[in-house]
Amino acid sequence: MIPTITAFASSPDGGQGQARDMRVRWALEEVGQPYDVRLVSFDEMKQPAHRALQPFGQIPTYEDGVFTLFESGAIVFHIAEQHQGLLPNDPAARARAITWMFAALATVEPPIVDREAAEYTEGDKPWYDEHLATVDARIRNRLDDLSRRLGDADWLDGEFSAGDLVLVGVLRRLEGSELLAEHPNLTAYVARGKARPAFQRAYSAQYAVFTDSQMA
Ligand SMILES: N[C@@H](CCC(=O)N[C@@H](CSCc1ccc([N+](=O)[O-])cc1)C(=O)NCC(=O)O)C(=O)O
Repeated sequence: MIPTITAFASSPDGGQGQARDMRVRWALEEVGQPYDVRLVSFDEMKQPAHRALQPFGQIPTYEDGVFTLFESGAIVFHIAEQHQGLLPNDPAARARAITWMFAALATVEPPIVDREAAEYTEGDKPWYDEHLATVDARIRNRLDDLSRRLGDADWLDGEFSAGDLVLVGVLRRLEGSELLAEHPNLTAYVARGKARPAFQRAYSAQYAVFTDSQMA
C-alpha cells in the first residue's frame, strides 16, 4: 500500500519547504517509494481525527495500512529501515548514521527552533535582543563543533545517510543567516544535500502545494 503523509494545506513559509513534511518527502524520494499526501488545515490538525494520529496536533504523519507514525525523525527512520539507500548495512556504520539523526534532532535543532520561536513570538519583549544574543551563541557553539567535525568531507560519515538528510533539513532553517554563512563547509554541505535529485523532487512536490493554494 502506498504510504500517505500529511502536510500543511497552506504552508506558512510560502513554499520554502521548511515544514517537516519535507524531510519525509525527501526520504521517500531517496528510496524511490511513491507516496500520497493528505493536506490538512491548521484547524483540521487540532481536531480529534488528526490528533488520533499526531497527539500534538501537528504534521507530518505517516500511514501505510500497517504503520501509523508521527514525529518526522521517526518516520524517516522507519522509511530507512524498510528500504535500502538511507542507512548502511554494516552494523557499526548504521549505528553511527542513526546517531547523527539523533544528534541533528536533539543537539543541533533545539537552539535553532528556540531562535525561530523567539523571532515569531517574542519580538515585542524588552529582553528580546538579549535573549536572541544568548540563543545565537548556543547555535554558534553547535555549528562551530559541527563544522570542525565535518571538515571538508561530503557527508558526515562516508556515504550519504538519513543522518545527513535530517541534519541538512535542520541546517536549512538557518539558510540566509550569517550563522550558517560563517561556516563555508556547512553552507556547501546544505547545498550538496539540496542538489540531490531526490531533494529536488521532494521540494518541487511541496512547492506545487503552495502554488496550487495560491491559485485556489
Ligand atoms: N517534532 C515534530 C514537530 C512537528 C512540527 O513542528 N510540525 C509543525 C510544522 S513543521 C514546523 C514548521 C512550521 C512552519 C514553518 N514555516 O517556515 O512556516 C517551518 C517549520 C506543525 O504542524 N505546526 C503546526 C502547529 O504546531 O500548530 C516532528 O518533527 O514531526
